[in-house]
Amino acid sequence: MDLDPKLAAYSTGDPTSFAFQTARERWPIIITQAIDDAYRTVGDCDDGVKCDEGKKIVADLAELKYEVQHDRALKPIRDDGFPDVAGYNQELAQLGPVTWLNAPWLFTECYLFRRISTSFSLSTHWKSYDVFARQKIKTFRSSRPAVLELAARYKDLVTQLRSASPHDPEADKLLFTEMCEVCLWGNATDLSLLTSLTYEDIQKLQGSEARRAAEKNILVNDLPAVYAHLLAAKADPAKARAERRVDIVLDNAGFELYVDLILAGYLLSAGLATTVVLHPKSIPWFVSDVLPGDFASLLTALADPRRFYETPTEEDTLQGIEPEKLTEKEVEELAFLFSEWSTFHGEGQLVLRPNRVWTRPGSFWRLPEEAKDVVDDIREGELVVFKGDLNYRKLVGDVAWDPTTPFTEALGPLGPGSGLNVLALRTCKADVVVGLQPGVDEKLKNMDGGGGDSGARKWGWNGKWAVVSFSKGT
Ligand SMILES: O=P(O)(O)OC[C@@]1(O)O[C@H](CO)[C@@H](O)[C@@H]1O
Ligand SMILES: [Mg+2]
Ligand SMILES: [Mn+2]
Repeated sequence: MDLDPKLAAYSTGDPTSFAFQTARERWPIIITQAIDDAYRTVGDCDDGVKCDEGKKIVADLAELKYEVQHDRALKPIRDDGFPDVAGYNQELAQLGPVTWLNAPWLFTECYLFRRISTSFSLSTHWKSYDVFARQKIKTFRSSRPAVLELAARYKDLVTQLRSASPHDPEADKLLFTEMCEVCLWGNATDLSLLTSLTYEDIQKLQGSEARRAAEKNILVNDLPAVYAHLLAAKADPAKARAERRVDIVLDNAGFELYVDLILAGYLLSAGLATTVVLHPKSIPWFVSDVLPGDFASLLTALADPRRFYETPTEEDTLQGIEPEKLTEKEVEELAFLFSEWSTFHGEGQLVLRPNRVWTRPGSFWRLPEEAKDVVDDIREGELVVFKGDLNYRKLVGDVAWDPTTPFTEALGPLGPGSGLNVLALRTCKADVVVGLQPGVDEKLKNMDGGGGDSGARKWGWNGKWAVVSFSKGT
């Protein structure tokens, strides 16, 4: 099996690809935000050595930004002692001389974040510093209305699931669909894209009425097959006393991690899984992706919601905003979540399993050859859920497939026969898409701003449309 699909990879040099404006507009903004964050921390620090290191990091990031904006050649990544650098530098050597604004999108975007991480990993006092942490917490705080709405919903449904009242199979199926859609649309709140959205814009993306309206925006919806698959595993006598595991390869922190935990907690409470394994990243990644520390921060916020939501932030103080108080009911519902999730975690039913394989540059077609241990591990489960756009791009190889290509085909070695039951929950934020019915791509391109006959699949760039694609491994 080819290590990657042999089709044209999307390139930052292609004006019809989202890569083109991503490299020219969004990467410089992302690096500038990182510079601002590091500079602010330098300003606050009182340890001379740490300050000096911070100034060097700011200089590193400024040099990186200059390289990107002036289309310089990609340089080998400095060896920071982690084995994945060799892979990055081998692939860079194979690409030959390549510059930022004319390079394969998937490789170069991963290279960007892996390169940023060496400025910190090669330091003494900034090794575990997450330059995107401030933004993650800020977005989670801005998601307060949807966080509270979902906390109330979650407490009700778990209480109902636990009550002895007879279950209506249709209602159970609807609940599964609702929980998966909550988890899917949490991906729309994507920091790395939200370089310009306001607090109100973020909230509009997240409420339950937004989700109902978005139902028609799910272009592929394999949830019925996924539910049947999990229900069959639950009913299988051979699995009655065995572990039934669901893995979630995570995407973004903050609100998206919150909805991932809502899904995980629901699966465990409904008996559709006995264990949920979460796969976070090991380095700050694509601005908003989950690090193990983000899981701890989220639980800490839920453990003391009044402190998290009622303490004015620096911005609040500057604007003279006094955060609204939480009601007793809201505090109680958040406390319920905290108790549920920390108990699941404490009892080993909710497991965090970071691995550097998730921050490598290539498509997941490479996993069976390059990370057999990881594939063998996730094959243990009944289902492996891949969240978000970048994971989808890696699953199908970030290449210019015909959009009607079956998802099972685009998965290559992770498709049927791999033993992996793969579910992609993805809001579209890039060019690549597969599994569409004939005519859908053309219809969406012809909508206002859809890209028309320019060759650019613009409708796929803003997180408004989604695919929920399933492939059975057996
Ligand atoms: O994986 P996520 O968080 O849903 O999205 C990642 C992303 O923001 O980064 C890339 C463009 O910079 C695209 O894959 C996508 O827009
Ligand atoms: Mg995302
Ligand atoms: Mn992400």
